[in-house]
Parts: sequence; structure tokens; C-alpha cells
Amino acid sequence: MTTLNESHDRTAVRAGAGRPSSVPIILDGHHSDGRDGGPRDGGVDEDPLLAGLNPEQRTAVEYRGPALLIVAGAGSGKTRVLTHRIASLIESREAWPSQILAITFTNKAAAEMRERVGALLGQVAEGMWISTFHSACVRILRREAENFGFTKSFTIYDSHDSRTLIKRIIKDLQADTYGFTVAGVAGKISKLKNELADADSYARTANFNDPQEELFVQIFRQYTRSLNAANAFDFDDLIGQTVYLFRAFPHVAEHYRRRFRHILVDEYQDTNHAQYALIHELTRPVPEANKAEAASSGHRTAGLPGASLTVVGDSDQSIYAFRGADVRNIVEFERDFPGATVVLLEQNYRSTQNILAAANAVIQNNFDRKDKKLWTDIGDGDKITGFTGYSGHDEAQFVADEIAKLRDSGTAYKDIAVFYRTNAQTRALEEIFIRSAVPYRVLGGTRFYERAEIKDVLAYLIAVANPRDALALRRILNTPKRGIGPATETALAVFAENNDISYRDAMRRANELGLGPKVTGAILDLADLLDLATEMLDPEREDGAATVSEILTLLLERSKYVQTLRAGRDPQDEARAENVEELVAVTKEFQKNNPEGGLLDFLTEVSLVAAVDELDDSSGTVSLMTLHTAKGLEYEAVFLTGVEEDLLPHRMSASEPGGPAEERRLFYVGITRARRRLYLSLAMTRAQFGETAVAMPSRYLQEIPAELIDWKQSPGMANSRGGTQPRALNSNRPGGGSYNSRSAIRSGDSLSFRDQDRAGLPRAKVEWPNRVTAQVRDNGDLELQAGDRIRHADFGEGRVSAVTGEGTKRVAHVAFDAAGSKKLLIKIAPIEKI
Ligand SMILES: Nc1ncnc2c1ncn2[C@@H]1O[C@H](COP(=O)(O)OP(=O)(O)OP(=O)(O)O)[C@@H](O)[C@H]1O
Ligand SMILES: [Mg+2]
Repeated sequence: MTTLNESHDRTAVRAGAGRPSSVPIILDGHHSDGRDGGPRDGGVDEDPLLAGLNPEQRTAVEYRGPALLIVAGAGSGKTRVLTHRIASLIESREAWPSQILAITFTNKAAAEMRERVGALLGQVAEGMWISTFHSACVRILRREAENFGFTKSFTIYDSHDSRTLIKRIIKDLQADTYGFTVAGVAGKISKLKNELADADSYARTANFNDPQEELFVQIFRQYTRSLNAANAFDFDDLIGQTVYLFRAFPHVAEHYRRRFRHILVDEYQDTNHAQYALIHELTRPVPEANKAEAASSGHRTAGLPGASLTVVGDSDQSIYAFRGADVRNIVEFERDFPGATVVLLEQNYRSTQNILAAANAVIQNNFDRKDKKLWTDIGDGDKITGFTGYSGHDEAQFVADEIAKLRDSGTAYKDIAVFYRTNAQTRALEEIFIRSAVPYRVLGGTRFYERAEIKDVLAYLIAVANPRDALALRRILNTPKRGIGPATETALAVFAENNDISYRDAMRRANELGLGPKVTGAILDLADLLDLATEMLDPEREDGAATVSEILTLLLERSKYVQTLRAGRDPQDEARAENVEELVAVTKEFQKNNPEGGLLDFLTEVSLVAAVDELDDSSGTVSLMTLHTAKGLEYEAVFLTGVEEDLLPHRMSASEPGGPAEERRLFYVGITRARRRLYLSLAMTRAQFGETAVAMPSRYLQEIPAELIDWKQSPGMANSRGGTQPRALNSNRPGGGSYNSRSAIRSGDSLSFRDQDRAGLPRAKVEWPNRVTAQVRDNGDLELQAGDRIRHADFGEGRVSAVTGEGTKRVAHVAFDAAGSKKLLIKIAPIEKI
């Protein structure tokens, strides 16, 4: 396989297509990849862990000391070094597997790493913790949550659950009338939590003269209370609450400090403050117990220096600042850990010279970075292919055609990936791929576990596992329909709160609420069903605890969930029923692979499946994903689509400080995923943000030396110039020449979208430069309003009747004296006010 970091010969078991594997299962990962190390560059007698590593990589693997920082560009073997380092620590007996904590970016990367370490050692080393930050924290919290008011069966709320809760709170407090939106509040709370702020600490700094602030604090408080009452953590809490736990309960922290003696973190550039703090907590030294303690406990506990910490990262690949990631964590590592050893890696083993040269050229335009040059001895390879289509569909067709060619020349579908900046771009790609019979898989779209029917069924399981989880209980209360209305749902919540009991207890006491007999009966039946399932989980039961699939089957049968779907009239219901059955299959598979695994383990797995974990490399499909998801992966051939202004850089980034630089890093990440073939494509018009707009080539394109890109055109576009490469236009148009004479966009001058739809784009006029060398005309600050008179280069004079849209998408509706009415995109239209 060619996707994640290193291994090419992974034996992973998966069952069923169309859904993610919830549990990455590792079998005998036998290592046999010639390119990937092996005897090729190692001596015969050499330590196999060092064979195939360059001298800097070896230094990093062999380092023994308190703190090691590996900074290096993409594809230089950072992840590979981490893997070898773990194996080396274990093999040399300097560490027990159980003393190792390695943090990766995805569960999948973790599974890969575990397998590779096993392969390097020749046996699976049990007891290592190789996982994401989130998984590691869940494991800690499941053991320790009882220290602070939670139980080990807590629920993990995903962002959808958090939003449902926030929505309810906003409604209860009528905060929507003050302009609060669910997304806004969710984003702000998440950001604060990543900074380790809670409602109280925030309240101390908030400005209470501002009623908005006060209301936000109230929402935040209520949200926190609801989570606590529900015995639930949201995603950000998993990290933040673990940090809190360590700080508030030193004996708990000490346990983990004693246990983890080697901590290794991949993709360190994308750690946020909470994650940074977590690592700091874990690497603190353990002081020697003082005499009094020693006397009372009857034994002496020796102190310990802080754990040895290895972090690897590339500040050029920091792409999560919007989620609170802070590159300073990497930049300031040396300050935080005095005496740290720094290793630089410069040889790239992934990509061809042409691809690397493009990546280097682009990233150089970011200020504030240490210059590092990557080199490769793989050779120049093919040129990068550039393509400009008329529309997103045209672009997608190009991608599909090129994929077919790649296939013909022997590249497997699974070695091909298509990246985009926004999820909305998948629509055109998917349409064309379906039509062209290209098998594909979208990572991180509406994921299996986010489908409504799957969430319903999971809510049943959660309600069994965690009786305090009101969110889950309220979700299933009337699903399938049992005649329980929203008023009853709320009445139960109020009853629970007034009596200080859980929602499930409130259900059990439904007959105290004075509801009708039918409704009361329905609630009690459901409560009984949940109780029955809970009893079945009891390990003391005669036949031992029931398995997850047994519980699920019981719940589905008694609740008639699938039966109701099957009887439904919605044509989608059949597919939904199949999805639920698929989930039953997932639980069976889980049970097979985790004979000891219980309901909680299953629910944990499910909550932590990230987009990239859905990757299935055995299925022979092209992978579609956002640039963010692409991090850490590698593919033989990569299509980077939508390389346009407003998409890349994304238009939202313009207003963020550091936004455009972060977008450039994202572009850099995309480019550096490619091993042999890279395609950069764009379209001249794109249906986006609910409208079709003229697109402009991304500013980043002009940063790539022209000789590295071989531009192709849409067939329709080529005809006017006999198939030559597109090139910058010298205007010979009336009124032209003085404005945007080397502009990327000429055809759009009139920009009457309706006209274009009817007649197709005015081909002869459209020229697309192979390198964008000049600024596009920018009327950005042309103030226009209804009533203004303007002059247009082609249409002459006219009167503005209205101005709609915002920013770069501002459109003037103009009644021309001679040419009739037109809509013009103000930013680029050849107009002036008169
Ligand atoms: N010394 C080496 N010899 C041969 N192949 C190597 C060597 N070092 C790394 N590689 C290969 O180069 C590719 C990139 O390595 P790896 O994924 O570890 O890089 P990385 O620095 O983690 O990249 P990224 O920044 O994208 O995460 C992998 O296929 C890896 O197996
Ligand atoms: Mg890596």
C-alpha cells in the first residue's frame, strides 16, 4: 500500500465495503519492501534497525537523552525515524514496551506504526501505547474519571452531539435573539478549551458590561453543567480534562509519569496548547518521596527524572492553527527543554525532483520560517501536469481521463488520490467519477458513523452504557415513533433536574408525571428494555456478560427499529436499514478481533474514528479527501484540484492573521504527498457558495517555476490557438490594453452569467495564462450603488440598478443605454464610474 508513511506490505483485515473499519487489526506485518530500507543500503552485519537509514536518521534513532527534536521537511522520514526509534529502544532493552507512549495524528497512523514496530522487532510488542492524543486520553480517563465525578462509562460527544446540546441551550436561554449561532458558540467554546480555559476562568476575564459576553458565559456554564450531568466529555475535553486531572490529582499524574519513560510525538507542529500542556505534565520529573511520606507508607519511593521526549515536526506543514495549533510549540522546544538535541533531515525519499522543486519554490514565499532545502536522489521524474477547465465539471472530467490513463500505464486506483480544499468540491468530481466508472471513496464526507440511523442505534447503546446521558436518551425516546412528544421529553428533563436524578431514572418514574397511560407505558417499556440490556452486561451473569452484538440485536429487535424502517415509505429507508445491519456486522467483527472488548471499548473505538481512519487501501479505489485530511499520507499520483483564488487560499483565510501563509502551507502539504505524478488543476468558473462565479488562478501557481509545469487545456479551449499552451493575452480589444492587459481573466468581462449559460463561454476570447504573471484587474474598492452611472469598455454607458453580493463576489446589475441589462462582477469588470 502506498498511503501512510512507510509500509507497503501491510496485512490488515477488513470486512465489508462502504464503511470504515472501526478497529484496525494488525496481523503479521512482514516487512519486505526494497525501496523502504532493507539491505539495499545497509551492510550485511549491520543492525537491521539502522540499515537503510541515513546518518542523520541514525543519530535520531540512537539518541539516548532527555529531549530530541527532529525538524525536517515533508517526506524526509520523520515518521519512519520515530518507528525505528521505538523498535530500537525496545530491542536494546532500554525500555519496556509498556514504558512507551507514542502519539500519532490518526488511529490509522498509530496502527501502521504499531505494525511496523512489530515487523522490525519480529514480534508484536504488547503494552505499548501508540495512539492519537484523543485515544490516549480516553484510556486515561476511563481509568481515572471516578476521581472527579465522572464514571468510567462516560460518553464522548462528537461535534454533532456538542452542537445539538448547544442548540438546545441557545434556545432555552433565547440567546438566538442576541445573534448567537450554534456554530459561533461551538467554535468559541472549542477554542477556549484548547487554551485550557473553562467557563469560570473565562468569566474572570470577560467584560460584563457587554451583555453578549455575559450571555456567552451563561451558555458556556450551562454547556459544562450539561456535560457533567450527562457524564460526558466533548472532544476537546478529552485532552483538557486529562490535563486538569493531572494537575488536580498529583498521585494520578505520578502514576503515568512513572509509567511512560519515553514519549514520542509525531506532527508536533500541529499540537495545540492543551496537548502541549499534556506532554509537559507527563514529562515532569517525579520527586523523591519525603521522609514523612516514606515513613508512613513504610517504603521509600525513589525520584525519577522526567521522561525522555522525542518530537518530530515540520513547521511548514502546520495547518491547524484554526483549531488552536501553535507552531511556537516546535519553535520554542529548545527553550522548553534546555539541552535538547536537534536533528535536521534534508533528504526526501518520497518525491521526484520536479515535485520537490515546486514544493520548495512555493513554501519559500512564507516569511518567518527557517529556510530548509529538501533534496532527493530519485531523479527529475515527469513534469507536473497543469490543467485549466471551463468549469468544475470540466476539471473533474480531466481528472477522470487522467486516472484512466494512469490505470492503463499500470498505476492502481488505490495509489491515486484527489485533494480539494472544501468538501463542496466533491460533487462535480463524484458525478463525473460515477459516469466514468472510476471507483472512488470520499474520506470524511458524511461518514458512516454520522448518519442519522447509525447515530440512533448508537444512542441506544450509549443509553445502556451511560444512564446519565440525557442526550442519547432523548434521541431514542421517540425513535422509532412511540407517541412520545417533545413536551413529554422536556417534562422528563425537568423532572430529572428537580429531583436530581438521571434522565433514565426519570423515565423509570414516568408514572409520577401524570402523563396519559399510553405514553407512560411507552416510556416504561423503553426503560425496561434499557435495564434488561444493562443487566446483560453484568459479568456476574450466569453466561457471562453479553457481547456488544448480542446487546445490539436485542435492542434492535425489541425496539423494532429496523422493522419500522423497513415498513417506512421513504425510499431511503431500505438503505438505512442496510446501514444498521452493517453496524451489526461491525459489532461482530469487533467482537471477533477483541474477544475481551466490551460495550465501552466498542463505543470508544467508534467515537474516535477520524476521517482518515476510514481509508481502505485494499479496496482498490481512488481516495478523495480534503487537503487537511491528506497530512502524513503519500500516493503515487496526486491530483490537487481547485487551485484557485477563494479556494486556495480559501476566501475565509484572507481576514485571518496568518491565514494566507497557512493556506500556502496547506498547498505545500498537498504537493508533497505525491511520489511520482502531480497534477494541479483549476476551473474558470465554479459553482460555489450557492452561485456560479468566475474563478481566478491561485496566487500560489505563479510561485512555481514555469518550466516545472506542463499545461494542458480543455479541448474546447485549445481550438482557438491550435492546441498551443495557454499564454498571457495581449489585449487587442476595444478599450482594452489599459486595464488588466495581462490579466488572467478576460472572458469574464461582461460576466452576465445567464448569457454565458445560454451561449457557452465566449471561447475565442478566453485565454488562460500558463503562468499568472500580472495582477488581475481589481476594482475591489470601487464604491458602487444603485443610481450610479458607469462606463463599460464594451457596453458603453449605463445605470446601476442594484448591487448584490459581498466582497469579491459583489455584482452590479446595470441597465446599459444601448446594450440592455447585464450583471457584472464588480471586482474584475472593465468599468469606471462617471
Ligand atoms: N532512509 C530511507 N531509505 C528509504 N526510504 C526512506 C528512508 N527514509 C524514509 N523513507 C521513505 O520515505 C517516505 C517518507 O517517509 P516518512 O513518511 O517517514 O516521512 P515524513 O518526514 O514523516 O513525511 P511527512 O512530513 O509527510 O509526514 C516513506 O515511504 C518512507 O518509507
Ligand atoms: Mg510523517
